[in-house]
Amino acid sequence: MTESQTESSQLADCDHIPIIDLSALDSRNFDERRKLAQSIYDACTQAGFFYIKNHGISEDKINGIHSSAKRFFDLPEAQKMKFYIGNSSKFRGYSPLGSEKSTGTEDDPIAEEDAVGALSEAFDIGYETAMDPQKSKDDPLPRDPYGLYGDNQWPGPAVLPSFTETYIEYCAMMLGLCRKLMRIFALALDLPEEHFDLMTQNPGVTSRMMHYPPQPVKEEVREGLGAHTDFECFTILSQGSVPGLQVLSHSGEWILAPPLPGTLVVNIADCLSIWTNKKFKSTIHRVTNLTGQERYSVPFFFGVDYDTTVSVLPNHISNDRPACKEPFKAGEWVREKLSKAYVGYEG
Ligand SMILES: O=C(O)CCC(=O)C(=O)O
Ligand SMILES: [Fe+2]
Repeated sequence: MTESQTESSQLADCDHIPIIDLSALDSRNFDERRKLAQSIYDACTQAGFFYIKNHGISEDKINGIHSSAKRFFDLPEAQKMKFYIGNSSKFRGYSPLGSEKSTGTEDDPIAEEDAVGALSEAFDIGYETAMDPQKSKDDPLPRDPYGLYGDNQWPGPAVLPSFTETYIEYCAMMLGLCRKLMRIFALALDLPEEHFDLMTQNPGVTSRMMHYPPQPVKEEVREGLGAHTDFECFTILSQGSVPGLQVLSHSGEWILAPPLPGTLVVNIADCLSIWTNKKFKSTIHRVTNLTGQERYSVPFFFGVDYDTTVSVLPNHISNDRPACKEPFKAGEWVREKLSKAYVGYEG
């Protein structure tokens, strides 16, 4: 993939991924929050990716979600297929090994007949009020013309005791962290910190557990996940201890983003990039597991309420830089992207 084919807002403008200390995220001192926002602004406009440390999620909880992922993928295939994603009209559930095919990126699409099944299996869930610290679990979900909220296919306690509780608890912690990050992004964009608060009441959140087995044939490398950008506002990724994630740079090099102890990885996704008229990069990335070990990861994708209109911020529009896109509904965008991501299955 070369730069001439690919928009520069999808390519990292650096040769490494910065590490950002989030200690000031809860600071009462505005200047400290402002300073943090500035370093986040730099990372979002250069790499579109950054590691976070001192993020407040304990090592214990992170290890817990990774062992839950391993327990799920260790189930017999027939058992996992009871939660098959094809049973869901909302892209929730289990995708077996090789069933997800890369469609490439907008600027560099891969034809359906050329797409190769990825060397990974996944279990996907979406937002429900039980995972939202601001809601009680019986609160109703909002009106949803996009058909995306709810209907997770949880394996019950007879199949995997405590799995659902562990994943819901993990999502609750992530949701809290994401709402705080959204405030820092607002500050980074010279907006009031609470700018996005009313747009994240029932946020368009999805998460997935991923399993990337080792390469079955040494000489023949298969991608675990093809080159793509994420669709929502941003992603927080817990990638365990086995490397595999790569980020595409301007020079056409794939920058490695290996796991660093005590950190999570954040990357900007399409909606926030569009909001900023592509000033924030929604950077292309992929996964290839060359380690000979089993790799597990748990991305958490954070978006605004599906009914939110995403519209380029006026202070990012100028004569030289007209709006990159007409306003659109977040749910419409996410549904369209998801239905392309799962070739042969449109939800
Ligand atoms: O597994 C990883 O490291 C990244 C996964 C990812 O990019 C995705 O699921 O969108
Ligand atoms: Fe991704």
